Amino acid sequence: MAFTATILLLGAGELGREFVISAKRLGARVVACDAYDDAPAMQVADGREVFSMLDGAALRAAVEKHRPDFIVPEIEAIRTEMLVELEREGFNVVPSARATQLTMNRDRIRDLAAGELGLATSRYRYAETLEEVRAGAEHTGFPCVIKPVMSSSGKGQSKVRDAAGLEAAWDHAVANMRGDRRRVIVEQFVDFDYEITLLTVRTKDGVLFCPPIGHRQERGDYQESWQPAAMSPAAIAAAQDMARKVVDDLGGQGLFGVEFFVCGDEVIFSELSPRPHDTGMVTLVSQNLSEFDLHARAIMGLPIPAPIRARPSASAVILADRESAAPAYSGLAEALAVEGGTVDLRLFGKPTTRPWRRMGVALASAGDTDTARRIAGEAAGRVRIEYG
Ligand SMILES: Nc1ncnc2c1ncn2[C@@H]1O[C@H](COP(=O)(O)OP(=O)(O)OP(=O)(O)O)[C@@H](O)[C@H]1O
Ligand SMILES: NCC(=O)N[C@@H]1O[C@H](COP(=O)([O-])[O-])[C@@H](O)[C@H]1O
Ligand SMILES: [Mg+2]
Repeated sequence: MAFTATILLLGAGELGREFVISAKRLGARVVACDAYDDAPAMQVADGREVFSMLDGAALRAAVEKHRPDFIVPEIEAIRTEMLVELEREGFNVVPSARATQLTMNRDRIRDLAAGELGLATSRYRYAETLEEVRAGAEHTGFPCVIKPVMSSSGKGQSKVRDAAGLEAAWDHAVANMRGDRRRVIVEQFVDFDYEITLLTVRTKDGVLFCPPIGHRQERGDYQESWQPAAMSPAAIAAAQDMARKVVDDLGGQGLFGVEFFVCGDEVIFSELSPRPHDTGMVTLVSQNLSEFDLHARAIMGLPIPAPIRARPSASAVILADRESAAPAYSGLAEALAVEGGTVDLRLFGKPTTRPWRRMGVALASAGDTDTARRIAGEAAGRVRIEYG
């Protein structure tokens, strides 16, 4: 059978799973890779490879075996030096090997955004010892947020109220950092009114924006998101301007999730993902083309009709609370019976659970985002994980 493209997906979680579905609808063949078997995206892909993507040799072997038209990173923890090498040899890394390298390291993307591009960010310092953490906190003031430079979904992150809390925060960051760099960023805590993800699509013809997505985070991890987020025209324009600057600098084609904190009309850049964003799962019901469809189209150079619109919708996460193998689910009928709008579910099919692991999301569309948030939250709460 002839395929429109072969895609090697590096990371096979819930975001990858939806991307596989979008890409396959456009005729692509997708091979999903992750460090464990039966990952969510593998269950719907054409092929799978199980290896650690931090292992450069294994990564190269998978690329040489499948000779993909597109290498599509789905997680941050990848041996990105190998992606740079493969790109030099002519492979197409989405959106670009440089984008994956810079965004995997908080210090590198911060240096680019705040330093070279002059975007507004929180005050920050990097630190490699407890002494440097103390000096960093003196620069930022309290409260501050301490995060490993390499981590995602809030891992190793803490908010520190006073000097007495710095040592515990440093220890927590070191214990939960990914990779081998004992380095953290100490950031001024921004007491924002709200925070958003601005999904930004870089196509061969230019840059497009989705309506802003509001979200609420706990422990540095997303709990619920909604779209469109109410935002002043001045704040939207400022966010779009900053997002355009970063994605144009990073280059390539694809969808990016650009995160901002908003205080009145003041917009502060936080970080970005050069790939679909977890808070963007709401677009599965809010937009006619989801963030996964948009990523697939942008990568494959296919047209995207503008403007991209969203009907009021929300997502709410379904989290595990303990370790277990072979989880099962109940309460689906009750969840889908929540009234006030249209409710849907995505259960990711992850083979095991652990405390706080995201196992699914409830999605809802309604007359307004407040109602959508309420019913998505109610539906998520009705799904029960059976730990066996
Ligand atoms: N300086 C800050 N001031 C206030 N809140 C912050 C700050 N930094 C992070 N947060 C909160 O923690 C959340 C997670 O932070 P951040 O996005 O930097 O972490 P992450 O681990 O990269 O998460 P993800 O991979 O899910 O995007 C933010 O969305 C925000 O709610
Ligand atoms: N904030 C990044 C994010 O949401 N990434 C998503 O979570 C998966 C890992 O989940 P797991 O830790 O449960 O395996 C990733 O593969 C990706 O889909
Ligand atoms: Mg983030």
